[in-house]
Amino acid sequence: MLKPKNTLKRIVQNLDGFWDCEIKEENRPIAVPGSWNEQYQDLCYEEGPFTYKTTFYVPEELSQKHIRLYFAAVNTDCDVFLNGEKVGENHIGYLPFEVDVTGKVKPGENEFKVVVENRLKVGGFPSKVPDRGTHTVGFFGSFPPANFDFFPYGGIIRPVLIEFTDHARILDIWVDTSESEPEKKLGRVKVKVEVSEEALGQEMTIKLGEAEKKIKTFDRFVEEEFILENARFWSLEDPYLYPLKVELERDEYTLDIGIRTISWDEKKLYLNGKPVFLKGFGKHEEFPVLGQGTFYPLMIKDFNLLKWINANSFRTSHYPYSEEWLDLADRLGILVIDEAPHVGITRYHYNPETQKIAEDNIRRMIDRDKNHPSVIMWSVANEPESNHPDAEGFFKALYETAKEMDRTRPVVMVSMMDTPDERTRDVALKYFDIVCVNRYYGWYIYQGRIEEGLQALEKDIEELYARHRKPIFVTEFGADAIAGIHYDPPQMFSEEYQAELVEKTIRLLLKKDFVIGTHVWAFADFKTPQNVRRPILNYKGVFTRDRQPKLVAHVLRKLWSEV
Ligand SMILES: O=C(O)[C@H]1O[C@@H](Oc2ccc([N+](=O)[O-])cc2)[C@H](O)[C@@H](O)[C@@H]1O
Repeated sequence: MLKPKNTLKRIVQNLDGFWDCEIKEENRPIAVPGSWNEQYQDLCYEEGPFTYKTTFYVPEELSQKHIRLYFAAVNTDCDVFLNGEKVGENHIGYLPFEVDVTGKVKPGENEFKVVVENRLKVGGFPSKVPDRGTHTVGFFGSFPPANFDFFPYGGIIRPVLIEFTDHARILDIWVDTSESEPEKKLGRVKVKVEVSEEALGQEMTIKLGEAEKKIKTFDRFVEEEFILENARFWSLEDPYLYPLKVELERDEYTLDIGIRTISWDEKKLYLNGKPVFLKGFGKHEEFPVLGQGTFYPLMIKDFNLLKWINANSFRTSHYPYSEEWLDLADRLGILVIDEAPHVGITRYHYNPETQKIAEDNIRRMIDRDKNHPSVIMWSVANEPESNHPDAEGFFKALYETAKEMDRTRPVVMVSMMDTPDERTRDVALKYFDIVCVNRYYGWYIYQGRIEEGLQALEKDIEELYARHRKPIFVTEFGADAIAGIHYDPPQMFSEEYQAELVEKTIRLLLKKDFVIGTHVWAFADFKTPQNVRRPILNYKGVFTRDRQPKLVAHVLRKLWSEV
């Protein structure tokens, strides 16, 4: 599925703005995109369902086109109605879905209604804390009872678009540059295009930079390869993008693509054949009042801070972010680990129905993000209960699903398990290409004892490598620090403690030639459910929630300028 896009031959309307919302028997204005939880104080903990309504207008000449409604993301369960008729539904947040409404749109005014509910469910998405213990300590008694450590915001969180195209149209585009040869500056760009039935027999033009190919569309799928000598590779230093344009007689789609290769062996990850060490963060797409609503200025701010601090990557913990994050990462040269909306997964998810849903989520994430050169890795989940015997088949299936969609990128699962404690033995980690682990030595364990924590971390990481013989990526570590709290000697929650723990952890891991990266948890402070560990926010941010640096930010900036 392609994101709606204005081109010479496509028209897109954006429905962002104030919609009417039926809330507690009242009609209130509500912002789209946005989360409802912080727009009205009395909705902070509401799960809905709420009925969102708006109208849109379609000129006569457009009403006969192929028309689709595109929701960039709705959290979480929703039913979509057009002029009183149910036209679609969706049951996962953070991923786009489309509703084909061709022939159902009237010239003139159309009534549009979306009923949205954001209910936490044990064994569902988003996941609720089970009544009985599983693996996530710390969340019991949390309110709302989310089985994860960020606020469960609800609503139409990303833009809603209507796209009008010709019936003879482009449905999807796949770009694969993995067989390029960077050392020879040889770019091999395979382009596959899917067109609608109505487009069969038409002439298609594919333009990549200066190169151009003309083909007759005898099949729904058209494949072409461009060979570029002296190609300009997409890299961190030079994130060069080539314009790709696909044209039919009455449709056109454009993409900016990057030529680059990703590979890995037992010890290293390579970008264009050269080892790359991942410096960066796990983060959240979250801000006061906006909740998880799309926020363009903050995206720019965060990328500017990533550059300022000399980071080269981030993980979209714990769900796919708005696609604009990836557009910016492509353009600015930041690497992205793209994570599925699978957080708080427990034994109650390990059944065939939920596995099907999870496989589908992975397909949908890869389908959306496959053409972004910045995306270098797929993560199928964060911190599942992966020491449970039933996790093995479940995650093996998710690994295979991702691989079926994309053989060119490593597929990972982020585990909190597989520590030296035998009870945490991970039954699924062995299937994945790179071993990703979250470790909180000096925080949740070895509290207040950084040096002893580091020794335990070293043992843990050595044993992990000995067991797996695969590159190790420490996807989370860190400490809470409340900006403005100082203490000497460093104490937990002081800026000094966070700075010392983060710096020493990175320095230790840099010495291990099988460690391919260290991501600090987290980029910025963020809101969580209420519980005794979280004074409103999780304070592990290197930046405050409003993006001001803590002491550790200056330390990282210097450290990362040297490695
Ligand atoms: O806790 C954190 O700050 C972060 O760590 C990870 O979750 C944990 C929660 C509890 C414990 N524990 O109690 O040991 C360990 C890890 C999550 O991936 C992340 O979403 C969260 O924000």
